[in-house]
Amino acid sequence: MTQTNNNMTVNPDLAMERAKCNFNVLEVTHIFDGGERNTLQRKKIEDVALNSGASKDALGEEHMSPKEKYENAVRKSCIYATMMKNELAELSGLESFGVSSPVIRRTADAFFKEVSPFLLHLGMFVPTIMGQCTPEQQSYWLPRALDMQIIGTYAQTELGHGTFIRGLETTATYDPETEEFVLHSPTLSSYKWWAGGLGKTVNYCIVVAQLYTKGECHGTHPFIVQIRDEDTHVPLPGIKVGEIGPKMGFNTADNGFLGFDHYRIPREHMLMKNAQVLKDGTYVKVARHGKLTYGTMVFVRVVLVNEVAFNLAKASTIAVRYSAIRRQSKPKPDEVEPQILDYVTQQHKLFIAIATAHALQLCSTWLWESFSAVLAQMKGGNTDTLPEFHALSSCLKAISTSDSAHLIEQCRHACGGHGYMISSGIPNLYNFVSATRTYEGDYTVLLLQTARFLVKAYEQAEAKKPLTPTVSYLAHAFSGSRATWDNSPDGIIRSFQALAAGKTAVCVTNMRKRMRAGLSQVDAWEMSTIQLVAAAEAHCRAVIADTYRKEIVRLTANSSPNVKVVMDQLTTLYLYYWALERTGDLLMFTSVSQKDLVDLQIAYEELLLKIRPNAVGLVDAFDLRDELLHSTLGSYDGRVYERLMEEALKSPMNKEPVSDAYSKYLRPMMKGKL
Ligand SMILES: CCCCC/C=C\C/C=C\C/C=C\C/C=C\CCCC(=O)SCCNC(=O)CCNC(=O)[C@H](O)C(C)(C)COP(=O)(O)OP(=O)(O)OC[C@H]1O[C@@H](n2cnc3c(N)ncnc32)[C@H](O)[C@@H]1OP(=O)(O)O
Ligand SMILES: Cc1cc2nc3c(=O)[nH]c(=O)nc-3n(C[C@H](O)[C@H](O)[C@H](O)COP(=O)(O)OP(=O)(O)OC[C@H]3O[C@@H](n4cnc5c(N)ncnc54)[C@H](O)[C@@H]3O)c2cc1C
Repeated sequence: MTQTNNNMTVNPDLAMERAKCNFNVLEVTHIFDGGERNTLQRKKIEDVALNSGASKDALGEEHMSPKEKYENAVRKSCIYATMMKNELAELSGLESFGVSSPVIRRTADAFFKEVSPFLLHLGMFVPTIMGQCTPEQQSYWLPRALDMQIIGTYAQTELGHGTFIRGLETTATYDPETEEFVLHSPTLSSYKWWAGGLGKTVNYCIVVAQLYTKGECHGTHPFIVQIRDEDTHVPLPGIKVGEIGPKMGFNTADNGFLGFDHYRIPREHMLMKNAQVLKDGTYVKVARHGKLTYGTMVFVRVVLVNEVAFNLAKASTIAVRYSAIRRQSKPKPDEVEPQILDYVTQQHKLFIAIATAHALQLCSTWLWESFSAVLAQMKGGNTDTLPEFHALSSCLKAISTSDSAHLIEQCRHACGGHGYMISSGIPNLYNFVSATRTYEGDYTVLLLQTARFLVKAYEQAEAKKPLTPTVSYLAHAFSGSRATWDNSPDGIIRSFQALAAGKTAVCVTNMRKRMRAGLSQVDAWEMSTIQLVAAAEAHCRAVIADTYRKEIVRLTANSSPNVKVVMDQLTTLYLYYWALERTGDLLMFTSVSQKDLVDLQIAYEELLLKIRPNAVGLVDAFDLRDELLHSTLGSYDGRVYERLMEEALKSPMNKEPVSDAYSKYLRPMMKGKL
């Protein structure tokens, strides 16, 4: 057992599931934590952060007014930030987790059912100071920010533009007389919109604005801007700031708007690592790559892959545990109602969610390592690997967030009516993750960035030039014959690559045809974007499948036999699932036959049955404490009905036997006196 809840009464069905699990759950936990040492350290962090009970609310967050919710979230953010500075500081330096420390994020999720108003401070303000400041600027701002003496956010998006950064309208005009920048919002659409924490919480922010000096525009650049008094928190003169109102989720994040009326900041407040404005107004470009000012976004895209894998792990834990205790229908009249987990359709909904959480977790670690390598090269002035990394992080961000949101919703479907309750935990997970598909680069927009890279790589392959590693498979696109289908895991991965190569080839052919017919390059590209998005998606699926498989083989090399078997079953399930989702494409681009696909469907169904006895063990291996799940349906002990009733009784609606609405409206209406 991975949890320490020794004396609890566990639902007998869940207890039975745990007894029949045939692999060592802890061994799998270690694999996904990056080793036993990390698991032990993570547990220590969780004990320190969660055992005091500080994460709990007296009244459920869902019963609070928006203002109460926000204030409660600030209260807990302050407790959490103080803990981070003190108790958690030393413990958080885990080896394989990198600076974003998902372990810290993990414990933070126990404090917030939605999100902390400090999320952008830690997620983007601090990383921008680290990535975009000169060493001198960093030594001034970073200690203050890390110590939470100042709280900041990242204000880039405006009412009129989010995707198209070059179209932002806020201006920062340099005045050499006073050595200041004048920030201004010339139109309504230039108002900053969306930044988390901006509405009420922060006193500083990174503002991305069009830089003008000596009458010339040099494009968007980041500035650090004080917007509220450090003592009174009152907005400073020249600043118009507020909160943007209720949203589908993120309701404790006080996302805000911000406008400037010729607001002056010192010259030194331009973040000058990649470009500088000298005292006399001369513009000096420092960076060797024009897009380095987009660095914080790239960082967060990398972090998000891990973030959504974690949230999908939560949803699948809730839905699988619930499916083990829930019994429904009577297909065999003489037998008791089966656990809904026994229905093959239910397994089809859920096991892909577990496998995807594994696949994305491993891809996120791999992506993080690639990112660290790119950063190390850039430190030495080499930006050659940046285009490939941008293409990779863009598509992985797009597909991981989109797949996770879809699968979390599927987990909700798998929980029937009870999954619709806020207390199930799933609606909050969905609301959070569905936003990740949009922010930090919309799904379609990012896949089109990857498609640009794929088309260029395809042209290089055509010219027999060398290819970078993630697209090296494109070299086989010119063999003239369809890829040979083979249902081994490696064979399926090769087929996914053939599919990505085939789709890219179709795009290139169609664009060329359109250009020959007279369309401009831009219009030919535009007309092909549906297929370009599909090609980038196929490329990303090939990358995820390949990475997942290779990483599992590597990480289980010394595992016990049963762990090897169950991990192999899950990776195979992932490959079969996506092959069956893409039968049309496989028929177009590989030699697969109808019979091969019928056989694959049968093999998939048999695999579901093999995984079934280990399903609860697999989600237990995520080792998610009840405090993190916030779920009546997914708690470790499976006391689902008791918890649902306990939560219902907490509703403020149940405080009074008769609602005031009776005497005010119902009674007069029923007595005909309205
Ligand atoms: C407690 C402690 C824990 C710490 C907490 C840690 C984590 C917390 C967890 C969660 C994460 C944190 C916060 C999450 C919460 C909310 C955050 C939301 C914040 C935001 O939501 S914040 C706004 C983000 N907003 C966007 O995300 C806008 C998207 N829009 C763009 O990003 C661009 O606008 C684009 C790319 C569409 C077009 O840009 P463009 O018009 O300038 O460029 P163009 O298309 O013309 O391309 C010219 C050439 O540049 C190359 N290129 C482009 N980008 C590049 C890059 N980045 N690197 C390298 N190359 C790049 C191209 O590939 C091409 O290359 P080539 O020419 O060779 O083909
Ligand atoms: C919860 C949340 C938190 C956020 N937090 C922050 C924050 O802290 N700071 C910040 O600066 N921003 C933040 N944002 C803003 C976010 O980054 C943007 O909303 C996001 O980048 C999408 O941009 P957009 O809203 O302009 O969408 P649009 O670009 O207007 O997208 C609308 C539609 O147009 C399509 N589209 C747009 N351009 C193209 C194209 N070139 N080709 C094909 N289709 C296209 C898109 O695919 C989409 O379907 C947040 C957003 C949300 C939802």
